[in-house]
Formats: sequence, structure tokens, C-alpha cells
Amino acid sequence: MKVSKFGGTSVASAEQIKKVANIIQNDPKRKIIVVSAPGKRFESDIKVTDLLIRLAEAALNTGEAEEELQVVLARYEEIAIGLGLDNEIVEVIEADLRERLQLNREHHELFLDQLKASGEDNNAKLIAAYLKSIGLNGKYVNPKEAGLWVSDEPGRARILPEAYENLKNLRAVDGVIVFPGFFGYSKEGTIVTFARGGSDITGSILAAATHAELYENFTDVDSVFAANPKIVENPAKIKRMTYREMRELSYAGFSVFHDEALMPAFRHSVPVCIKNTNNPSAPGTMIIAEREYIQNPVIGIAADKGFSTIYVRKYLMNRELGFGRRLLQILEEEEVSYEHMPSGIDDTSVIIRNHQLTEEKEKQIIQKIREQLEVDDVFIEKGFAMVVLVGEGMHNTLGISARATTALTKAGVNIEMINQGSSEVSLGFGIHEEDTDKALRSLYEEFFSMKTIMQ
Ligand SMILES: Nc1ncnc2c1ncn2[C@@H]1O[C@H](COP(=O)(O)OP(=O)(O)O)[C@@H](O)[C@H]1O
Ligand SMILES: N[C@@H](CC(=O)OP(=O)(O)O)C(=O)O
Repeated sequence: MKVSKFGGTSVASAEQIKKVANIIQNDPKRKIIVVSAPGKRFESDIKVTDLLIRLAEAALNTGEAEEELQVVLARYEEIAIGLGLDNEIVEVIEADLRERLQLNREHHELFLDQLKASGEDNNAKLIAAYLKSIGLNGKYVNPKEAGLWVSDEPGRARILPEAYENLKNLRAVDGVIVFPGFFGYSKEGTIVTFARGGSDITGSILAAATHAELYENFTDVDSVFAANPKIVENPAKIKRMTYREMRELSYAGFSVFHDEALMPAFRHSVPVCIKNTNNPSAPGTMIIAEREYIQNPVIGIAADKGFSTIYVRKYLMNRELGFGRRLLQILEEEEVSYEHMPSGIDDTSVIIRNHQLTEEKEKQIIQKIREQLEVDDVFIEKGFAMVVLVGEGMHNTLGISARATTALTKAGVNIEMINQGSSEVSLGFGIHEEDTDKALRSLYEEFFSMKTIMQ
């Protein structure tokens, strides 16, 4: 039995959904189908999840959101007409959205999650209806009835371990299960969504719980590439990689698969295959526990913008017991998590993602560090990017960092920070944001020129 997840681009239009149905028909082992909300049909298009966020915000800010609601409904209506479905399904979706808009708005984040989750929920209903209409026994299953329980953290839910036992029962359902991705229910019965891009997580959880032989993740590219294809021209295809490599690369910027989606599949030894809905016969990328890495110590290079550095300097910092703990405690109090913390004798930098900071938080952090730690200097600098080399074979191969720094220097990229992950499968460089593409291209050239297919 396989679990197959179809991402936003795979279910963005009637034409795409017909391809999905073909893929399901071609392999009877595809028993559980996880779907996203309709995504982008073309580059400048807007994902339904983003339309739903606009809808929720309009309702919260002005109390009036009819126009925004109609834009969302138009997307579903167009799909339903293209699939030859009657208007009943659109009426079901409209009633559902109107009901959600009546929910309690006091807790903004929870209200937002109810609307965000409707994108996948209603698309799952629509796709199940279509599968039925073409003679496939499509069955919409709601995460509540399946027992997909998650933590009560709006917009960043985590699976509760006991949910796996409930979800195991999905194996016994006959027909093709169509399951909405991206959200679960708290023990109190409230909808809570995973982080953005989180339908991948749902798929992985279901594959793990049902002991699927394979978790297929269908998207719009033939494979995972060694670098972002939007920045590097014609990058090498990755045939096989390990869970750990994919997790590192996803976290560092490979948006093709969510980093939190690796762990459930890994823990239950379910291999993952990234495949293309528009070219399903292409073999895709297999994500497995181990790979041969003698030939290719580096498997991929990711880059991501949007980092800040909190720079702290204090003479004899190295001798002050508990300095690091107290510094991180200040961040904890402000609910800010950190990425890296490279340190010298008298100074340290804490690298964090910008989206965690607000003007108010920045002020608080600086003030607390200055007063509580009595430092000589502290400031926050924005506009950093991280470019990260990943590969299981890196720790066994001499000279990777020398080659990387030489390539970056030749390209005129100033290295602000170097971070060798303690797992030794990654090596990261902090650089200025404006150098990101240049840095990625120069590292790609250094480690991948002359190669077309990875092992
Ligand atoms: N290294 C990479 N390999 C493959 N795709 C990548 C990579 N980095 C970024 N991407 C982008 O990820 C996109 C697919 O992810 P996403 O848009 O989330 O798809 P989906 O709609 O299927 O969820 C691709 O179209 C590609 O532009
Ligand atoms: N629709 C949600 C969840 C998701 O996984 O979407 P996609 O498959 O389009 O990345 C989002 O946009 O965040």
C-alpha cells in the first residue's frame, strides 16, 4: 500500500486533477491520497491558502469579507465545472466557508487556522466527488474522524504520538481515501494547522501510521535537484539521498519538501519518493536511510535569505560562567529560537530568522542583554543569508571547506560566518543577502560542474 500526496501545483486546476486521477488509476496500491489546497496555476497566480488568509484577515479587520469569499469560491467553481461536477459540491464548499466565518474571532490565530485549513478540506471533498464521478471509489476522510490529533499550537502544530494508533485504522477502509493535508485537531476538538507547506507532513504521518511501503510526494518537478532550479540553470538531478540530507536541505531552503515531513517516515522506515505529476513516468528522487557517497560527498546546496545577527561583545566573556545560558534565556523569554551561535573569546553572534522579530522584541532583547549581561556592545544586524552545503560524505572528505571558501572568494562573496554542523553533514556560510544567488552559483560550479546525474 502506498500513500501519495499531491501538492498545490498538482491540484491547482481541473486539468491537473485529471492527471492526479490517472496516476491513482495506474497503480491500485495508491490507497491513501493526501491533497493540498489548489496552488498556483502560473507564476503570478495566488495559492488558495493565501486567498484564505486574505479572507480571514478582511473578516478580522473590517468584519466584511464578501469580496474575498467570492474570489475563493470562484477557484473551486472553475475546478468543479472543468471536472464536469454539478453545482452541489460548490454549494457544500460555500456553506462550509460561511459557517467558518461565523466562528469565534476572539482568538485571531485559531480563527485564521480554521479558514486556512478549509483550503485542503474542501479540495479533498471536491476531489473525492470527482473520483466517484469517474467510477473510482473515492472517500473523503476528515482528520477528526481519523484521529489526527495535534498539539494546540496554531500555525505550527505537531503530531501527538497517540494519533498514530488511531490513524493505523485507515488501512481497513476500502476505496481510495482522499485525506486533506495541512491540519489536524487538538484534543479539545479545534482545528490547528501545521506550518506552511505542511501537507507534506500529513502525508508522511499517514504513511508512517499505516506502515505504507512507500510515501510518494507528487509535485511539479522531475526530481529534487542539487540546487534550486530557479537560480541555477539545469542543475543535477538527485536520484537517491538520505532522510538526513533531505531534512538539512529542506530546512536550509529546498522548498520542494517540508523539513518536518522527514521524521515520521524515517522513524517508521518508510521510503519517500518525490515525483512529478506532469511526468509521472520519470523515476523521481528516492529518500532512504543510507546511500553510497564515495563519489559525491556533497549532494546539494541550499540557500535561504531572511536572517539577522545579534552581535554581543564583552571582554572575558569566555571566563564568565553561564553567560551563554543567560543570553539564550533572554531569547527564550521573548519566544525567539535561534539557528546558530558562533563564538569567539570576547564575542558571540546569535543567528535568527527575521520573521521572529518585531520592532518591540528587538528593543526588549537589546535592553535585556545590555542590562542583565552588562555587555560592552550589542546590536542587531539584518540582511543576512545562509548558504549550506549538505552531504553524508562530507565528514570523510578533506578540503571541502577550503574548496567552498575559495569558490566564494573568487566570486567576490564576503563570508561573514562559517558554521560546521556538529552532525558533519552540513557546512553553512553566513553571507550578505545581495550575494545569495552569486554564492549559490559559484558553489554549484565548484562541486557539480561536469556532472549530470547524482548517485
Ligand atoms: N532543489 C530543488 N529541487 C527541486 N525543486 C526545488 C528545489 N528548490 C526549490 N524548488 C522548487 O520547489 C517547487 C516545488 O515545491 P512546491 O511549490 O511546494 O510544490 P507543491 O505545489 O507540489 O507543494 C519546484 O517547482 C521548485 O521551483
Ligand atoms: N496549502 C498549504 C499547505 C501545503 O502543503 O501546500 P503546498 O502543497 O502547495 O506546498 C500552504 O500553502 O502552505
